[in-house]
Amino acid sequence: MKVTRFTTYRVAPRWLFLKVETDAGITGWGEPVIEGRARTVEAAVHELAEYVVGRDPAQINDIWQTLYRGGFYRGGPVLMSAIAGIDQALWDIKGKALGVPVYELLGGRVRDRMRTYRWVGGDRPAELVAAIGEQLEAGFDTFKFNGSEELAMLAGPRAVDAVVARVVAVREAFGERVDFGIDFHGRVSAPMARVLLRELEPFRPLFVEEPVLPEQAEHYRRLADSTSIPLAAGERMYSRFDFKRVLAEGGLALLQPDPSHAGGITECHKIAAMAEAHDVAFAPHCPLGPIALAACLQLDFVAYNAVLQEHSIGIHYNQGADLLDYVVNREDFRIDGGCIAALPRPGLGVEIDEASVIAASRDAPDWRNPVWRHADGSVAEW
Ligand SMILES: O=C(O)C(=O)C[C@@H](O)[C@H](O)CO
Ligand SMILES: [Mg+2]
Repeated sequence: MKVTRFTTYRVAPRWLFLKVETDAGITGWGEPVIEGRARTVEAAVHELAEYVVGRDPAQINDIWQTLYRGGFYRGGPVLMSAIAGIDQALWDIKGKALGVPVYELLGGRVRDRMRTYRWVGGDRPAELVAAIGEQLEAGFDTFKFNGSEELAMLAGPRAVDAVVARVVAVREAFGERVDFGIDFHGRVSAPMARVLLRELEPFRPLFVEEPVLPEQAEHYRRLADSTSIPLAAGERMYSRFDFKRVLAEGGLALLQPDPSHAGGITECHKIAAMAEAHDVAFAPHCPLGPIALAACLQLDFVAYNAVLQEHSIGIHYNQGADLLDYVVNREDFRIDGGCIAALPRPGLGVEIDEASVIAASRDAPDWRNPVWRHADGSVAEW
């Protein structure tokens, strides 16, 4: 079998789909994207196509190593997201050619179902109690929300109290009936993270995510030593080599690589094993589309230390399309009691409605994350 063609589709809300065709008529799909830089990753995917078209798609490991090591400059969000989507599509092809889901190719399932969580509250966390109340009715009990709006490097008690008050309101409304992660989203400086972690400890969040910016990763250990709240990070790390440093340093309780940013299934499968060796949990980041989620789920069912799967149903970014809008086998993504079963179909387990993708690609928005500013006019971390 040989790879014959790469086709990319930018679609609402902010996703990039890659279709890889072969001379055997088997097609694989991937989701190579950096949110806000879809066109950049699209260009990288088509540059990397030169190394893949004409190759046997079954040679996933050698193609991955060629894509990674074939360029003198490597790593980082754009190239590793491009490699990720290509890798996902190659696994999709391999599974379809052999008639099995990818998790079977990786040794079979270690669990029957995977716990998931969903976003509430939006960019500037608001209406958390109402949003959680609605979702609790719908059978969800695990959530994530942003901890704060923009936050100054040195924020006083009023700003700290505003963060705590939202969490108090959730606990007062639902007690321990709900679990939640709090995403600091890189908006919090290291000194303020230490203050907030102390103030939030009594409310026992499941984890605090990106307690500081990934550029400040050396603080993870110090912050972990100051709190009992499990710390999580990983969406802005892009390979084993990024993750090996934070694992060696310690401090993270959960690694959250995104299989659409960190080199795909091939790379994230290795990262999950590295995490397990350090008694660190694996919780793939996935605010993206159905192909990205399908890739995550293939990993969740083979990684012993997989604990939580993010999905983007109803996420505040999904304006113009939601998670399953381009999916034929929507029933396979059913979430019962907050958990999802292994996707039964061969390959990644997602059947894409290409006609709807082509239609949506005709007027795809160029999504950009907001650029926030502090009261003094300086740029704020979003
Ligand atoms: O899902 C998460 O944990 C996030 O922090 C959302 C962020 O990744 C946005 O997708 C960036 O555009
Ligand atoms: Mg996050």
